Amino acid sequence: MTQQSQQSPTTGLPVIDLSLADGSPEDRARLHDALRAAATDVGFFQLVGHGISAAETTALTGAMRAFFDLPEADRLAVSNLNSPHFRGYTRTGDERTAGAQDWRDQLDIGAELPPHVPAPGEPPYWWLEGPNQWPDNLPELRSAALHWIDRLSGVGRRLLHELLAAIGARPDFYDYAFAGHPHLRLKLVRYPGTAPDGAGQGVGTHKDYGFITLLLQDTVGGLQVERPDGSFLNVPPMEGAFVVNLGELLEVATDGYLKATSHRVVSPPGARERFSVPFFFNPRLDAHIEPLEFPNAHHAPGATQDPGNPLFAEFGRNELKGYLRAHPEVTRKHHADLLPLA
Ligand SMILES: O=C(O)CCC(=O)C(=O)O
Ligand SMILES: [Fe+2]
Repeated sequence: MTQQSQQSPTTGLPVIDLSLADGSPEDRARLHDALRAAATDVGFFQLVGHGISAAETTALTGAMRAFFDLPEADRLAVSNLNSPHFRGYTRTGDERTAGAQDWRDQLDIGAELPPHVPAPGEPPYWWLEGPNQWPDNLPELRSAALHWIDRLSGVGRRLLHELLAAIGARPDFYDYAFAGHPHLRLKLVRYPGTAPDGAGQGVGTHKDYGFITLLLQDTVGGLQVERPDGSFLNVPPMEGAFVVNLGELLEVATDGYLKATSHRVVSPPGARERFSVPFFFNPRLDAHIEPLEFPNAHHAPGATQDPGNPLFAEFGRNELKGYLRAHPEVTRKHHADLLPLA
C-alpha cells in the first residue's frame, strides 16, 4: 500500500507521515500528494512521524491528570475569572459554543508574556496577551505545558510549510506572521461524562481560529468532524498520532480553497471521563493574513460568508471574537465594553 492511500483502519481518515519530509524527492512528493488530498477533502487527518516522543506525551498527560485530580478549590484558585487575558481554569458549564453550554472543564494556557493592557487607540485583542495562571505545588505542569508549546510549535511550523508546498505555494509565505511573539495556545481539557440535561454537548460545533490545530486525544473517542452534507464522521483515537484540523486563517488565506473544518465533541456516556489537549498553532495577534499566492488561487471559491461568524484577516480580531463568545463570565466581568465585538 502506498503512503498516499494509507488510511486509519477504523475511519478512513487519512494518515500523514511528516517524517517523509526528510526523505527522498519521491517521499516528499508522496507526502505532498497525501497532504493536498487530506486538506482539500475532509480537512482532518491523523499525523504520525511528528517526532514527539511517548515520554514527552506522558509527561504532559501525567501533569494534566494531576491538575484535574486537585481539589476543586485549588483549580478554582486559578480560575480564568481572575484573568482579563482569558488564561486559567474554566469550570464545567461556564463555556459556551454555538450559543449552548459545553460540558467540559479546562485549563487555558498560552505563550507566557507580561500583561498587555491595550493603550488608547490600540486594538482590544491585546488583552489576550498576558501571563498564565499555575497552581501552587504542581511545578511539573508548567514545565510540561511550556515544553509542549515549544515542541508543537516546531511541528506546526513544519507542517504548515509542507502544506503550503503541497498546494504549490512558497513554504515560508506566512513566516512573517509568526515572527516575534506568535499567539500559541494550549488547552488541557476534561469531558466529565454527560451533562445532567442529557444534551451530550462536550463542545459544540465550531471551527478553530488559527492556522492549524494539533490535538492529542485519549482512547475514549467522541470527536467528530462535519461533512459538507451536514453529517458527522467519528475521529477515533489513534495511538501516537495527532489529529490535525485546519483553522479559519487557512480558509481566509486561501480564499476558501482550504476550508476550516467544523467539528464537535459528543460527551462520553454516563460518568466516563475523556481528556484531550488541543494545541493551536496561531500567528501573532496583529498578523495580517495576506492572500496566499498559489496556482489555484484564481479558482478558489471564496471564504465562507456567515453573518453569524465573520472571518477576519487580522488574526487577533478572530481570536478575541471567539474568546468573548466562549467565556461569557470572563467577558461580563472584565470586558463588558467589548460585548459588541462578540
Ligand atoms: O477535545 C477535542 O477532541 C476537541 C476540542 C476542540 O475542538 C477545541 O477545544 O477546539
Ligand atoms: Fe476545536
